Amino acid sequence: MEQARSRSSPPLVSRTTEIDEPAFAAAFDALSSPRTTWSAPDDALVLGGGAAATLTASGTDRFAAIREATTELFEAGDVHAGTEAARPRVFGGFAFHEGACDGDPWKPFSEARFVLPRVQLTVADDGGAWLTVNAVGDDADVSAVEDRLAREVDRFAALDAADPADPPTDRAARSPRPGIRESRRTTSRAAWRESVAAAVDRIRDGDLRKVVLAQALEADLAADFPRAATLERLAEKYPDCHRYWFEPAGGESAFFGATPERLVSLRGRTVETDALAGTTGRGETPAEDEWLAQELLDDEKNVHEHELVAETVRDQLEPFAASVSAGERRVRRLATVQHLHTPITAELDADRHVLDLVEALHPTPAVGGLPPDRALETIRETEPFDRGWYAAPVGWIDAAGNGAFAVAIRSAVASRRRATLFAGVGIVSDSDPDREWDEVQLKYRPILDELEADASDSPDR
Ligand SMILES: C=C(O[C@@H]1C=C(C(=O)O)C=C[C@H]1O)C(=O)O
Repeated sequence: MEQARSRSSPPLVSRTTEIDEPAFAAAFDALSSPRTTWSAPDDALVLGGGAAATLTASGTDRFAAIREATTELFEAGDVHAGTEAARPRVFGGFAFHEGACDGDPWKPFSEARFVLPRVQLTVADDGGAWLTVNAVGDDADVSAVEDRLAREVDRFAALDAADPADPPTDRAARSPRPGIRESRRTTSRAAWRESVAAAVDRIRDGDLRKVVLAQALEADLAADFPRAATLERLAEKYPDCHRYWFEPAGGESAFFGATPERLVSLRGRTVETDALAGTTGRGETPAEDEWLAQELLDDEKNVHEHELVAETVRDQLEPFAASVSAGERRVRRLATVQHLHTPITAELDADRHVLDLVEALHPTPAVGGLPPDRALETIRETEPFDRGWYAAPVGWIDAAGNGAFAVAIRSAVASRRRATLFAGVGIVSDSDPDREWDEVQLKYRPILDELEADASDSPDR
């Protein structure tokens, strides 16, 4: 019994060494499932393979359960990380709400699932690559971990090296997009008009202030989904976004995307977050882009929709904070859309775990609505599909309880020959169903562009 108890807080052994940077696709393919990739603007890229530890939870207390499990996991460690970015971190995410993973394609996903990679490649944003081997519990033997690291170093040395003369776009271009054989929408235009009209009625009746309604699009692919090439193309096209890839156990499918929306990052007592809501398209010319951006900044409906998010995020941080400050509202321009964006920072009044903030903030009215309970009820009643991890928090946690989480939008679940894409829009009192429909199609673009054989042929453009 004593032994069983000591095993429940197992030691963690982690060893890292610097290596020559391998090519992304070669490293991705060399790692075993479950694979994780995580990359944030101006931060290191992490590729994880296998699981030294897997933490899962479900239900409304899933945030608290993961917080406790990470605290226990990181309690005792023998860690030589070499570089801060290679320190042990668990990577994963949460379901949008409890029960959101009950249907397809979410069944292999858990309502909360975090992995400490068994093997991790860390590539610093200013160059330099590190290989890490982690072990927990019975495997956590220092000399066994060091031997394993030496073997992994040999294995990675044999991979194609990263080649700055062969940029990712050129490499990815040699792996064509799969093409879509057939696609199905969860929501017809008629059903959408009805749902938006019903939501607008509830808002005008004073029952709701805002609700974010989403759709899903299921696409049968004409060829195998090119996993690494897709991630490389997203990295090239969306360098300012958080890019992520999470495989559930089994590795037959993965949830991935490139999101412009940070939920929260915590380092020490410093919190950074974004209010991101209010959307317009991109222009054909720089002048048209500017015109659209200005129109967005001046548009009452979009500003109202945005301010509900910014105010709520500030209010939700208040109870934890010694100070909260919001930057100036501005336009965030992405490859496919433009958004209203307000950066928000806070200093906490006490030490906190990042999951305390994740739990307090999720779902923000950028992906849920206001009041939160009524919005959630409307979402559940209206949407004919499961959100799973779509629009939910994904990110990492370290031993100090620091972490960074993004809102998992501009995302899809992909298996070998199928992808399910998700996109939503904020509905307020003066929302027009057809304009909101068009906005949903725009928000599919980041992922759809990587699936269609020739993106310019798309009827939805
Ligand atoms: C819900 C999504 O996006 C969110 C909704 C936005 C809006 O309604 O303007 C803008 C950015 C995101 O906060 C999505 O992309 O699926």
